[in-house]
Amino acid sequence: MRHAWRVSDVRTAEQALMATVPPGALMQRAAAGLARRCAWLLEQRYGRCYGARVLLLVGSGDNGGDALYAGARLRRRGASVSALLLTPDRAHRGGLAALRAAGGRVVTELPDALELVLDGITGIGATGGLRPAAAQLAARLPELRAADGGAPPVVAVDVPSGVAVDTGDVPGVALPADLTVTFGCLKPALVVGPAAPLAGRVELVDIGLDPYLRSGPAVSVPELPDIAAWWPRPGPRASKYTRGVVGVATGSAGYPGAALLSVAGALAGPAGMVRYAGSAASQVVTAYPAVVVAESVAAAGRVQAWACGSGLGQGHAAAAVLRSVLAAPVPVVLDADALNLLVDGSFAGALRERRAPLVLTPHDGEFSRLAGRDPGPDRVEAALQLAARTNATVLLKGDRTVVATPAGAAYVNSTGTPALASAGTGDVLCGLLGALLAGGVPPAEAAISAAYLHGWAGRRAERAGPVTAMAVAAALPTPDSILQGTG
Ligand SMILES: NC(=O)C1=CN([C@@H]2O[C@H](COP(=O)(O)OP(=O)(O)OC[C@H]3O[C@@H](n4cnc5c(N)ncnc54)[C@H](O)[C@@H]3O)[C@@H](O)[C@H]2O)[C@@H](O)CC1
Repeated sequence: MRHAWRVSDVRTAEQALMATVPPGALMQRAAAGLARRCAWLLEQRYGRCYGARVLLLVGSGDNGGDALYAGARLRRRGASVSALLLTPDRAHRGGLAALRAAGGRVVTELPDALELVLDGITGIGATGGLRPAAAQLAARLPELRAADGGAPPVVAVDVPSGVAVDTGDVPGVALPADLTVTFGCLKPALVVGPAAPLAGRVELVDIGLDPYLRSGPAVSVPELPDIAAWWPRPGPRASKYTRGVVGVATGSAGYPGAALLSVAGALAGPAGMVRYAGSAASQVVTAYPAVVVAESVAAAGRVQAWACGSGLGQGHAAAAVLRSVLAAPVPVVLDADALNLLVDGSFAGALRERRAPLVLTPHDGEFSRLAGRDPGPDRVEAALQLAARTNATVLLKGDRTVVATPAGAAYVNSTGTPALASAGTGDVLCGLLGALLAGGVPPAEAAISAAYLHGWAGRRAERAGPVTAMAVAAALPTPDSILQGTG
């Protein structure tokens, strides 16, 4: 699991660490790691660092200082390094002196040809998007050509300039990077929100900060070994009942497809049995003979968790289904129409009386209706607030899906793809999540595991052509199969 910390926590930790090392040592650690990765990138792309033309974009803070010191190191490795200072009178003095001493130059114009750009305009001290001079430079970077005829890669120093570091919002113009070399720890903008894809590949340079990061992380990013560790594995005495039975209450006469999709998702999970309850029972059992079907939730028999909502409709019948599901003393995941049914408050009593875990899986529109406001620029905070208000685990869908718990923990999924923004994929997610809950996985772990595998399946389906929800369901792997390379 990787973790990201907010700026105030990073600064507190940096101050504590700085008190234990000689002045300037941290910046040298950062610059050394940055220069090493830039040299590696130049060697990978052009076969050599020697002679490569490197441009430093230098802002007024320590982020620019990192770029200048790294530039000095690259110059000593034989690169031709020039620095464009956005505010020349405020550029980092020590860094500038080091660059000049190593034989680097200051330029006032963007060169025509370059092999590498280092973005040291702003780091964690940024406020707002790029200011006009930097924004104009950023707009001209795609015109540049490297020796091999391609566009020179951009390496962001710590974070891409122009992003809101704590939230992952992009409030104005930002400079996209191919690689971000970040120092000490991840920051939220590298993993969540529209900023995350602008970071490109993210590499962490250890500057010794870990022991000083004493607060909890702003957001955690589970990785495949975490998902694998949470995935239930049947023991030798397992039966379909001990593995868990998931109930699926989705679909309606108008939307029988939603039932098929959520059942397909549930079948890909770790539960021992899938029961379907609803009006699409005959379609479901025809498509999936292993599913045990019933006409209603009451007639479905025992289940260990319910997945409810996709394609349910919003009339009286749908409300009755939701009421039965909420009355069951087992974990429940609610999606789509079930979320919309919650909006008018008529289920407030049923929700208050529940003791078993509840997971809500809204997209932005459903979130807005439930929370009474858009998720806004801070998606992690928005999800946490809704989780606290509803006492439910909230899975806020997006390119980087966020999972927030009522206890205040937040996770972000790293496998998502915009290709999953297609009809019916959420139904598949809901079924899979229900099966994980039925298998005994706690709500936050179940939600983030489902998001991870769903994102992974979306990417896999994408490689085969336009993404359909059924293709996503068919591509759902188990974590072990991904780890073994057979997923
Ligand atoms: N504090 C530490 O111990 C370390 C800090 N390091 C570096 O220091 C950086 C933080 O340095 P600073 O606190 O000086 O902050 P920044 O380097 O992010 O710069 C802040 C400056 O940029 C200007 N600025 C703010 N928003 C802007 C915008 N939108 N457009 C243009 N200019 C803008 C402000 O006038 C301010 O002077 C980190 O990101 C990292 O790169 C590293 O050297 C590692 C150690």
